[in-house]
Amino acid sequence: MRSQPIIALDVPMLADAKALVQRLGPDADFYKVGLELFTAEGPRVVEWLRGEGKRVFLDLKLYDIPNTVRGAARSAATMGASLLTVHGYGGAAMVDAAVEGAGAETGILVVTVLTSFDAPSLGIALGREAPEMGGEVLRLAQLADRAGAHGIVCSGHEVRAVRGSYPRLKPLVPGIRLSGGATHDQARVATPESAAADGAAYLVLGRAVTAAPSPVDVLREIRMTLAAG
Ligand SMILES: O=C(O)c1cc(=O)[nH]c(=O)n1[C@@H]1O[C@H](COP(=O)(O)O)[C@@H](O)[C@H]1O
Repeated sequence: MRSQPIIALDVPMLADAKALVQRLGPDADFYKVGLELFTAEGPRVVEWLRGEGKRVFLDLKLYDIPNTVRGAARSAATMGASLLTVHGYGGAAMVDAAVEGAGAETGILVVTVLTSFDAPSLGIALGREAPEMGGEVLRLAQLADRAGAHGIVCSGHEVRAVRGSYPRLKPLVPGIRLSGGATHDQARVATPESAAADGAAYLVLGRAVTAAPSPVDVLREIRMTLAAG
């Protein structure tokens, strides 16, 4: 199965998002709206993208009591988001509520371990010995599978194992970097080719594309490699 690229609109304002979307034109049809842009502009960003015929991944990484998350997932579905993230660390009842609230048209993606963590920093955040990263991601993937979620978010390092153990789940892989590219604040990165070969259903393309001198050229190059793979 081919990986679908999703462009991360990590920009402050709707005007910046519009400029990037217009720059990429028909080469990009799936966009991620995350915390920065959604906090500034709210649902009108999603409405504008939908009006342009684009699909929207609403990356809000929800983490709250089940009733609140159920309601937020319902709101995301009403807005027309195709995908919505919730944290696996919110637990089974919260993920179940998200899936229920999202309904049939909006896929819930369960965030396992953020790609900015390596094992030691995750151990410190959890207040216990550094967990084995692969095992921790699989534990959260199992929770996603049991809840009937659409997929999970993990790094390119774990995607093959997730595909092997939970073939129904669609993995979304952020932390995508071209070989030799700057990693910024990401600890677990992968190239588009390797993440796709290991079974990513979706690739989040952030700074590797959006901070390039010509985003459209980089995106076309990535699309070509994915099509050849
Ligand atoms: O859910 C996400 O999309 C996500 C999960 C994760 O574990 N790590 C991660 O980087 N992301 C998002 O993916 C994008 C990565 O951006 P770059 O680091 O610029 O490629 C950002 O918008 C993050 O919010």
